[in-house]
Amino acid sequence: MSADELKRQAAARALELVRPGMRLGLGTGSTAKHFVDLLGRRVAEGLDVLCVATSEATQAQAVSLNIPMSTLDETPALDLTVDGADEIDPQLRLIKGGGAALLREKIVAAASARMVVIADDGKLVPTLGRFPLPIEVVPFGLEATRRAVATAIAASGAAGDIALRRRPDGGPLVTDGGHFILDARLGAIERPELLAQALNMVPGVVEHGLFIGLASGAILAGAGGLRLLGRIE
Ligand SMILES: O=C(CO)[C@H](O)[C@H](O)COP(=O)(O)O
Repeated sequence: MSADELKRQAAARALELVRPGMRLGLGTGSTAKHFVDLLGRRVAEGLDVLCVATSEATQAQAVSLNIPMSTLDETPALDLTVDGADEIDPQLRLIKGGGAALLREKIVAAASARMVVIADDGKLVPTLGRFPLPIEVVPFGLEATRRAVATAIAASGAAGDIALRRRPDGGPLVTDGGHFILDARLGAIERPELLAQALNMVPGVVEHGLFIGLASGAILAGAGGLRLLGRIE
């Protein structure tokens, strides 16, 4: 089975968690896209839900499927968010932001009673950090912020290169919030909580891709079937 088919299987299992009347957070990325697609089919059959998107891309997809959409200003408390992840460890700590949507993804997850992650099981790792950690920063003072981020990373005991994420045409990638992304190639993050705290203290850092204490469960699809971590129902 292809990675894409595995992602769709995980998305289909997450759809079983959706009940009529729920307020849902819709994640971003290729796995979340499957969930939104499957949700759109249920909505077309009459399912009543109200959703908040974590990116302009997901908003556009959901609107194209006639999924009723809201905002966190109108609907500040959500029942369930379903989103993908770049890495998941056994304690349900995540790296997110490969799709550059980490800021809205974290705000939406924090506004949700539950966040369930959907992914292929290749995303499950014993230690976070093989995937470069995305760090969203304001464009002003970029080099000073990059240096302060390097200092924060070193203080947490990690180390590695920090690169500005670029678009295919070479310009800096700009997030939905108008910010830049620094990708920190750390290899292994032995103390994610410490690193998260250190990054939170850096002026110019808007948010980082360490999601700690946000995911309540994960649905991981692999060749051997579905594997559930944490609380799913
Ligand atoms: O964090 C994200 C976007 O910011 C995505 O959830 C993450 O990159 C996983 O994407 P995919 O499902 O395409 O592998």
